Amino acid sequence: MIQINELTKIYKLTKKQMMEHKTKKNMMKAVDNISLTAKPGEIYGLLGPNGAGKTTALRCISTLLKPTEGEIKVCGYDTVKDSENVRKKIGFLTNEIKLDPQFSPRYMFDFFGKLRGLDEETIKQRREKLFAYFGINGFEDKKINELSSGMKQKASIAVSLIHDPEVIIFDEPTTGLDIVTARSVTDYLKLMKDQGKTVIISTHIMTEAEKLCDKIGIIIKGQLTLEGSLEEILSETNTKDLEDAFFELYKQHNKEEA
Ligand SMILES: Nc1ncnc2c1ncn2[C@@H]1O[C@H](COP(=O)(O)OP(=O)(O)OP(=O)(O)O)[C@@H](O)[C@H]1O
Repeated sequence: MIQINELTKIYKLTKKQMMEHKTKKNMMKAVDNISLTAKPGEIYGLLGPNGAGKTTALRCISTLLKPTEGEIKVCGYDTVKDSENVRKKIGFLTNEIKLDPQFSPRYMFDFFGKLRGLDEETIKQRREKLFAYFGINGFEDKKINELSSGMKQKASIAVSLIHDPEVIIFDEPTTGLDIVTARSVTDYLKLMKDQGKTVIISTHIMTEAEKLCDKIGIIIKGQLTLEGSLEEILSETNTKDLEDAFFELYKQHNKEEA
């Protein structure tokens, strides 16, 4: 279970970042007072355009960033006060954390298994299962920098799932993957959901959110503008698909801001 209560994250901007953002303010509110709950046996999708705040929210859940305001609980543990217990519960995938190019998927997997305190037999069993599922067998001893980007992503996913986590936090897990590989990832997430795990992902792929997510939260400029099942979102926005719903909300949001 993930419970986010009035989460706000403000970044302090450097002069260079102020220029990039074309702003005179040295603060950037990346996440603005978001509350949401993702339950066991549910896939929650955070959907939003570039820079909406999805990665920031997921990094706060995973204890990588501290909220500026608000609190987050993962399996009942506070991400600030009880971050160690949170880290034990989660499998976290984010795009800018890369596997070391010099090592092989097997080496990385075993290394992170030991770091997680798993015994050798458990590591071996998990490795065989996950490498077989994601088609990493045959590539397990190649250097990471010799692998295709899809294979790298699959290796990162396998490593993040090494300890069979109760809560899965995946930032854009299928970005850059071909449809076959992307399907193996989304099918695995469904499998995890069926096992009662809590899954939260970020995506800007509308069809992925439509097909995969039990609940969708649409985030625009740091704010959770609408949340619900696909049916609820379509009915609320009076639209026929998620793309139309998204544009409707985007238009409304920009009108309100103007
Ligand atoms: N470390 C940082 N310092 C300053 N600003 C940041 C930092 N990280 C992110 N931002 C800014 O915060 C806002 C939200 O970024 P974030 O990466 O959370 O969005 P996102 O929805 O994940 O976008 P994308 O889909 O492009 O990955 C953006 O305006 C971004 O430029």
